[in-house]
Amino acid sequence: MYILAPSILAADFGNLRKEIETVSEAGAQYIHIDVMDGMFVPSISFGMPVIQSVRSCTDKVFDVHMMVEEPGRYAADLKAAGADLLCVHQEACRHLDRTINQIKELGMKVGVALNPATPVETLSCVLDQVDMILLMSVNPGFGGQKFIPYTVDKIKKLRAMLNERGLQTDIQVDGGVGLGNVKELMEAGANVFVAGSAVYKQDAAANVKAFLKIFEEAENK
Ligand SMILES: O=C(CO)[C@@H](O)[C@H](O)COP(=O)(O)O
Repeated sequence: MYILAPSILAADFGNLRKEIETVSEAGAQYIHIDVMDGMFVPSISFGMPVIQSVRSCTDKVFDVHMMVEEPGRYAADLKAAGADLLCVHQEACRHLDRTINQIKELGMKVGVALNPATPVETLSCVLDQVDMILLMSVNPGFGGQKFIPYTVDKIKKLRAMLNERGLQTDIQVDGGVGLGNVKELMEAGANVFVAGSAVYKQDAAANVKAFLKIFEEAENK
């Protein structure tokens, strides 16, 4: 039920394959891959060639977060590079419905992401079409930022909207997530957790295991 998605934005890029293998072997279920275009967000990260070059080092879900204007332009190339789940920003898609369908038709799971200041109600029309909703809990573009507290109320509101419609859609939270606040986010209704700096500091395998222990305790309650 609960999923950890280590964000490789915080990994050592010089040892990317090893960094991914470490968190995979420790039990992380997803590998979170932040693609940035320098337009939708101020920074530029990496794209298809890098994703393709690390695809063979794990069979874990490649959870690709597109911080890119009009991400539908890259959907087919990302599928070819090895993306399993493609998450696009509501704010970056002029024709969100079309982009969602395009991703599904390519055979990938689809997520829609919202910036911290975008209300969850904006997804009302597409709630039943997506596999995951990603609530950004920092302004996207950089790792290592402080969690924005009002995100907790957004998680609660979104989970209530999904419950009202009988949907069990995943809610992913991304930004400033760590061992100190993950329980609160789980209680609010999120079930997929992106963690960059909280995983890739000191012992990444031990950090993954500490998250998974919290998940296991909650699942066995
Ligand atoms: O999407 C982003 C940043 O835009 C994230 O995925 C960060 O990589 C999360 O980093 P931490 O806040 O966990 O350090």
